[in-house]
Amino acid sequence: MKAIVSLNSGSSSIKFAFFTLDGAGHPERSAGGKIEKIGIAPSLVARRVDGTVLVERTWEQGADLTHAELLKDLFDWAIEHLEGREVIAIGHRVVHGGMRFAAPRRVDAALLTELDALCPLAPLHQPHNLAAIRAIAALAPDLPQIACFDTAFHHDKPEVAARLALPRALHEQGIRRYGFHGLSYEYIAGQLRTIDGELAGGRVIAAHLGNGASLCAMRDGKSVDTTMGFTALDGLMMGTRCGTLDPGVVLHLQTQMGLSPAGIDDLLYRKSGLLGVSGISSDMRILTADPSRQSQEAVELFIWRAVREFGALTASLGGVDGIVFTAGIGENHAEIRRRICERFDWLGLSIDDDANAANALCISGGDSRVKVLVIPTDEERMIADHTLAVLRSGS
Ligand SMILES: Nc1ncnc2c1ncn2[C@@H]1O[C@H](COP(=O)(O)OP(=O)(O)O)[C@@H](O)[C@H]1O
Ligand SMILES: CC(=O)OP(=O)(O)O
Ligand SMILES: [Mg+2]
Repeated sequence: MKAIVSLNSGSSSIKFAFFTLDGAGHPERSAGGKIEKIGIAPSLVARRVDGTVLVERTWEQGADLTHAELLKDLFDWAIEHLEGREVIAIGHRVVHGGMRFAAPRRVDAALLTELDALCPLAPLHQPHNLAAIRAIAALAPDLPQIACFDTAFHHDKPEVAARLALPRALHEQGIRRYGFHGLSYEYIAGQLRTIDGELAGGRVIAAHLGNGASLCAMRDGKSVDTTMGFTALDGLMMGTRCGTLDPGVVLHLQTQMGLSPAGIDDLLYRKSGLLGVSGISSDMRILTADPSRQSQEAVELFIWRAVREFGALTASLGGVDGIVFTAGIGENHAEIRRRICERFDWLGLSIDDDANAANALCISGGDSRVKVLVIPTDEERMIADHTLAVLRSGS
């Protein structure tokens, strides 16, 4: 039986899923899991689709292990687990595709070199995405690897949503708003078409609220605006990222406070957001459970910023018919959804508290003028679908 592996390598985690091709050639998920806390105390859990645990392990070397070393162990385990199945390709989430890559494509040396150049624009993700591709190429040089770009879904958004108010030449050089979480939004758009075709054809704001967080305004299932821009720093407040920031702050940090470019990069990507404001954690569950003033201020700021951006995208769309919550916070954190939605009663939006507490598919109240849905995202499934499509196209 043939199989495809999807890999989603992040700054501190590697998510993966195995898909086997059924009789009709459709990829069916057989198992999935993640290695998390890379660089601190890595641990691996993988489960079959029925939820039973396939493997659970930690590593004695702990914090010293690199992504590449962990991938090698994952690869060894996967070969055992997939015994009897022929892995025909590995698909990867690659966060930044830049100006040129608007569709998934097979990786070769020239593509890797071009993608290397985008690492400074996605320092938490791109280096790890590419390291995973290289680690696997070293282990299995003939195995096709397919890069699936997080920016691709937003590629055809209107020009006005792509332009920064900077001199024109910079736009031509690629300094423009790209948008991210595209694999997640593409999956949500597809799910919405089967769940509620009429809403899918309308004005929808999808909220990917995880460790990285963004909103996407969709009209008829296509991205027309999004909160992330040139990099995945823009827009909402995130776990450790600042979101939208007066560029004057960056100038001040550099010229008045003497921070180096690397120091500013570290501050904005790794030490800000929920972690920076609370001083306690980047994890929303921990903060909402902690009554300290710092934690509560961080949560309130996250909500206030999300509400502002929801308002902006509502205006961008000329109104909103539906909202979809997804990702770690969006799928699971009822309190955050409720506190965001409460601020939209002026839009005629209401939620059903019981449905919200149960993370139900539809959480809007019966009289709500805006439908509110909770749809679990599946970036790995999207990667598998794209990977198969690229293989079949022979490109
Ligand atoms: N069951 C849960 N209940 C509430 N919040 C959750 C739950 N699971 C995850 N989260 C929150 O989701 C965030 C991580 O989101 P996730 O999408 O897993 O991140 P990543 O971008 O790393 O994939 C954290 O803030 C975490 O607290
Ligand atoms: C683009 C981005 O922020 O991704 P993640 O949510 O995986 O950090
Ligand atoms: Mg994520």
